[in-house]
Amino acid sequence: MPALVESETMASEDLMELKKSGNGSSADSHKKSKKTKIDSGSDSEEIKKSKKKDKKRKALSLDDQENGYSEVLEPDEKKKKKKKKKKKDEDEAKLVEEDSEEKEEDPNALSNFRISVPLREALITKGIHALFPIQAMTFDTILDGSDLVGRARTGQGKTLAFVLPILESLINGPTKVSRKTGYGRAPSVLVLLPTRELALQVFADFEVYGGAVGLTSCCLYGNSPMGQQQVQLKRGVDIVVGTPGRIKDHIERGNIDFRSLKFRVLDEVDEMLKIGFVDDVEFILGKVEDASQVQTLLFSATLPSWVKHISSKFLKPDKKTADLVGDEKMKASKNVRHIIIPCSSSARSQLIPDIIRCYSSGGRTIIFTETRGYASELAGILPGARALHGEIQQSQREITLAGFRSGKFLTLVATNVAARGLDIDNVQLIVQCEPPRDVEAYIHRSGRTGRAGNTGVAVMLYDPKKSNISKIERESGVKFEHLSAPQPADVAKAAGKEAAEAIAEISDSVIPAFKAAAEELLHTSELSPAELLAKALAKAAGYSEINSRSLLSSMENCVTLLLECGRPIFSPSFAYNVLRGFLSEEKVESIKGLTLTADGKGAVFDVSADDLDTFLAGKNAQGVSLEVVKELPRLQEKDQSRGGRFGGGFSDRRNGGRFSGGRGGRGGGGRGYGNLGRRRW
Ligand SMILES: Nc1ncnc2c1ncn2[C@@H]1O[C@H](COP(=O)(O)OP(=O)(O)OP(=O)(O)O)[C@@H](O)[C@H]1O
Repeated sequence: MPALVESETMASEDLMELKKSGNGSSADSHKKSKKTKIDSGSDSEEIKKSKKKDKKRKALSLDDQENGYSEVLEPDEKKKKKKKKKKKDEDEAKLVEEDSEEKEEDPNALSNFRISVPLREALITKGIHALFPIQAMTFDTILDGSDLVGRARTGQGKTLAFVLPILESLINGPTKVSRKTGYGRAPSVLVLLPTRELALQVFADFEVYGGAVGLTSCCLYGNSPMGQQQVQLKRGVDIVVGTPGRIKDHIERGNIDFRSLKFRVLDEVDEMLKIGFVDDVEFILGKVEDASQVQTLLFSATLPSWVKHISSKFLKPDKKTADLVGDEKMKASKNVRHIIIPCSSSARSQLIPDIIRCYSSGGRTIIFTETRGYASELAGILPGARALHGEIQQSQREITLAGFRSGKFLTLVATNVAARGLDIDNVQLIVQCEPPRDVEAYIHRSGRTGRAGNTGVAVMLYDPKKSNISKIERESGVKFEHLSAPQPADVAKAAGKEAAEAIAEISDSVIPAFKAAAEELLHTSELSPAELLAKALAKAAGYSEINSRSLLSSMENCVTLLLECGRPIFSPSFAYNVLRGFLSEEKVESIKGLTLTADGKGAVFDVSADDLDTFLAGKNAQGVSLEVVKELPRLQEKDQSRGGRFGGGFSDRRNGGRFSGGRGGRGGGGRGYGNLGRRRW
């Protein structure tokens, strides 16, 4: 779905300079693009036209094959071929021209930028007819030689924002003359990325678009054969994409020479400058002898202030900044529905399949876990899921990701190794098993859906007794939808619909074989035909019974109750004491997850469905109300338990006195080079 992006809170002075520095037409276009509609290329008319053109293009390239210039040609034939080639060139130019005309009213149309014909052709073939805002905003700046820091929300096309102007600069722009060519040439471009998967993805873009203009690339990342990479470097490449560890390794072995470097790019710059990468990054960037001859570009969807501070070390003083997020409150993707659902860790594996059924719209799902072990465990439990994390062999990681991209399986369970940058088609749902340590992780994980103008859903599970979600809410600017777990009956209804559709598709040839049994059932059962059919559908959908599920912990066969007693409930111990007034100690001990409500008037907790009657029988005690909750009320958060008005915490201790309290989130704002130790994805 196209989204309207309120433009562009670029640092104002830099923006002024940017506008001055661009060429006439595109400078104008920047002015016009204050409000820019993201055209994801999904408009059906556009697609139809582009397909028509694809056919023409194919015909043209077939002509080319027919030409077979290797044979010896008679003068007449030569003339004919020449004429044919001229016509083909004219036709090609016409195609691009047509595209330009169609789009000329769009200020971000490709034709409004200094993008050469072969590159434009390659973009159009990929369904790209206009630049996205971050691309339009930075194109001239990069092409004209400035260092730049770029920020735009996830899925807004930051990769092409550096790929396109770099390629243009190398083939037509300022770096063309001094660029090294020929066998054994040293690279002109270095792009550093935090994960191997991301390096491969960006490399793929350079292959497509660089390939279209005759530039070669290679991808250097760990746990892959060194020899092959060495050969590529020896032959000479224009663009090197890779992860810091392996690139450092090549430098130390004397395989890479940065004397001809024109561009260095740090994609996901905040991640690259955290502990665990920063030493290698500094080592690599330090290998560029004359940094004044090199353009440095930094991109990310998240730029904490400590990054801005440290990154200026690598950029020239007259660097530009293009920040499409700026001071806007909402830092995460605006195309994503951000949902939170309470769930205890033991209920996750039961709940997640239902969340997928309800929210994935039949598309792909990525589930994020905090640990590698849990990613593997969960992938083992969930039907049709595979795991992706740092302990899995690189070759297997690539197979897994390729299988997920191609639709061989639809659920990927990953650690943060998949949180950044990965661009996979039709990822409809992100599930985070618990709140991540820092807000950046939330923004990047949830940004694996809702990309390039599409929409998506991000569900985060949290344990009300342990998690502090308000910190993430505050820092990301996301207003979470507080929902409770999909109830088994709702999920079953959805499954029943699917089963009914599936039945309609079954061949009539099965009827004779099953008809006798069906008639027998109708005659012997006391149920109506519709009831019997309902049972058959349940069986087809894999249901033998439907259990209840608590709203609080999402545990099956549990029910959530709300306790109120006509006055504020200040602490869990107070709630337990009220319950002791009419229940045995054994029943009070059986309560799970008692949590105070945000309004301070009540407490919610789970009880076994079998005990429900016993609990409800006691509600007549003086002033006490106890009811089954249909919708979970807002709960007090862990933070507030520390001496807040309703203090008291969420410990399960039944006797009052010692409540856990918690010490706020685990993350805390990063300082210096960030706050995480060496990555263990
Ligand atoms: N101008 C464009 N028109 C249509 N689609 C585009 C355009 N530019 C990029 N895309 C597509 O948008 C998707 C997202 O792009 P990209 O991966 O570069 O986003 P990003 O901003 O780097 O996201 P993240 O912050 O998550 O890394 C890709 O599938 C890309 O092909």
